Amino acid sequence: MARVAPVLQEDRVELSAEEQKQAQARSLKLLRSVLRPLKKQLILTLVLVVVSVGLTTALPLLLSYGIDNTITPLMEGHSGPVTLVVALYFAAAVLAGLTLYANVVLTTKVSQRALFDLRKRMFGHAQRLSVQFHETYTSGRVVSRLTSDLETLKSFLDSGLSQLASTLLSMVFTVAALVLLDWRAGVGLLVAAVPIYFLTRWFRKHSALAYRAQRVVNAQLIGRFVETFTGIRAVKAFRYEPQARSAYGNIAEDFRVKVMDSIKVNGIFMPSLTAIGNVFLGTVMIIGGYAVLGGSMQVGTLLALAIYANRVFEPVMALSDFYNLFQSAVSALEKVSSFLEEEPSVAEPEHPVTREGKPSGDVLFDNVSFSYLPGRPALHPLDLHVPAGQQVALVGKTGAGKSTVAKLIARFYDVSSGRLLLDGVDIRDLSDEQLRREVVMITQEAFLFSGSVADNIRLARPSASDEEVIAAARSVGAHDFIMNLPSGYETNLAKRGGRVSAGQRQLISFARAFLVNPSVLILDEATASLDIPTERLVQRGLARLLQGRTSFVIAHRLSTVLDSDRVLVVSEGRMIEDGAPSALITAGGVFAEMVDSWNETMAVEE
Ligand SMILES: Nc1ncnc2c1ncn2[C@@H]1O[C@H](COP(=O)(O)OP(=O)(O)OP(=O)(O)O)[C@@H](O)[C@H]1O
Repeated sequence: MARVAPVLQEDRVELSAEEQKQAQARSLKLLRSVLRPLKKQLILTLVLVVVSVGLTTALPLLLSYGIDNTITPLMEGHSGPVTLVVALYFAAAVLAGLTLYANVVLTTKVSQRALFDLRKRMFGHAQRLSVQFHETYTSGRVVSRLTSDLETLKSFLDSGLSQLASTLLSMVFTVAALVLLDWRAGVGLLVAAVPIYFLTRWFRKHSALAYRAQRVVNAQLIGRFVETFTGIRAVKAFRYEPQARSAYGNIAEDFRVKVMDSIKVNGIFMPSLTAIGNVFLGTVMIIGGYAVLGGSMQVGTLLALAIYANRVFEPVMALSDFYNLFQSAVSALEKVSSFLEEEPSVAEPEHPVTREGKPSGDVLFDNVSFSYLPGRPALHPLDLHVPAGQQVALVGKTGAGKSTVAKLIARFYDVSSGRLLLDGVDIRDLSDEQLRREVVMITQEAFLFSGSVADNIRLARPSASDEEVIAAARSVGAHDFIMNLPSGYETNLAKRGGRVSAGQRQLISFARAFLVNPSVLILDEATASLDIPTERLVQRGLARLLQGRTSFVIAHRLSTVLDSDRVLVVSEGRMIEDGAPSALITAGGVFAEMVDSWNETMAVEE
């Protein structure tokens, strides 16, 4: 069977046997890789578990021995045996406590180390994945992977692993002690094991399904939450609150039902197990009581039997509890591992071409075509040569393919066929570092990160000096407004007073690009209209930024288009017109019509 793309499995509750196998193998591989460096500590925790459980199990035996064998000598005036047993009892109890403590501390250390590693790996990986991945995998799901799934793994690693070991061991030790004390208890256990076996099987099946369903809905819940609040402006602007609330409410209700389902499964399982345990304990007490009366068993032995009989089913309960945790951890691990296995669709070359000298910015589309989805071309075979330093305006209706051209040059996506050359080198052969130095894309949103204005300008060149940052800001005309901010370049953009306007954001992002000094610049011109002075400032900043570089501007303003050296009109994934703006206007084609309607709109606005 074909390998299922890992993250595509996420939303499904039931997987085929083959898919389950793949998911398990992936999860185990990840777990092993995370725990391998911690092998020594893990072995030590196991040793501690064995000691602590062994001692805890030995306590009732000591008690029974003390009652049956030291009271008579004590009545005869020999206090030695009883003192020895009591001393041993306390020593064992204290040691059991100490080893348990050491175990908890060590396990927590191990789990925190493992999570630290995993957290870093996931963040790094999320960044390594291509734009394509992030365009389809919502940010809410990434958040869910990095938060709730890791949290589940934390609980599992913190308590689950050593709990599993100690529970299993305590079961084995307790059963052994019971059988050792009285073989009939062993027979009773065998009888009780039959209903417990069926009950546990039933529980495992239903609880696994319920937990998987719960986690799927949980991810949807987080996803919806993040989506709503990432788009809070649109939500408010379009009074989408009621629908958003009801959509969130529906998922929350679904989540409640799924949680109830798993609680119901627990609700049947736990009491049934307790009932079986109580029947077993009662039987042991009746048979043991008669044996004591008949003189074939001593009181101390009966006491120890009762303690063990009371304890013997505890591990089954703990294991089932653990099973729930285990289930969540397994499904979290499946998701995390599938996320980590996702390969970037745009991969860095293994042997990047290194180029000497300053790149000039010559761009060549050599029979390039591209589709986002198979069979639905977004760009038909295109041959296009843009010589170094040329300023190109991309125009066309919405959905025509302008951004697609831009994203290909920035290598957010790889071409489906053909080649895209930058100064004669296929951009797939350039290292990411080199490509990002040579080609910069500025998007409409002009995203600013929390931190100071200077940090934001320095983003792509952290080593840039203050002078260089200021020079870049001056070049694009951002210096004056930055100096007017409360703390100038050190103003924190995440704090009050650090709020900047849309035009100012753009100027900061221009300065950021200026500092990188790329040979090719791609710009999705912002559509938001600014007030006239800011608009002029932005236009001037843009002109200075574009000077001497090859540029592709997805132009929304007529002035930008008319200032360009060349206009490319895109329509349904094809270049239908190509030429200097004046030539295209004279030729009277699609572009000429666009300019007419642009002029008309402006006339209306005026
Ligand atoms: N991530 C994607 N997955 C699938 N199809 C896509 C994706 N991005 C864009 N498309 C499709 O590719 C075609 C070209 O889109 P593109 O974004 O390049 O248009 P555009 O000319 O930039 O439009 P606009 O001016 O509205 O931004 C459209 O039909 C669009 O639906």
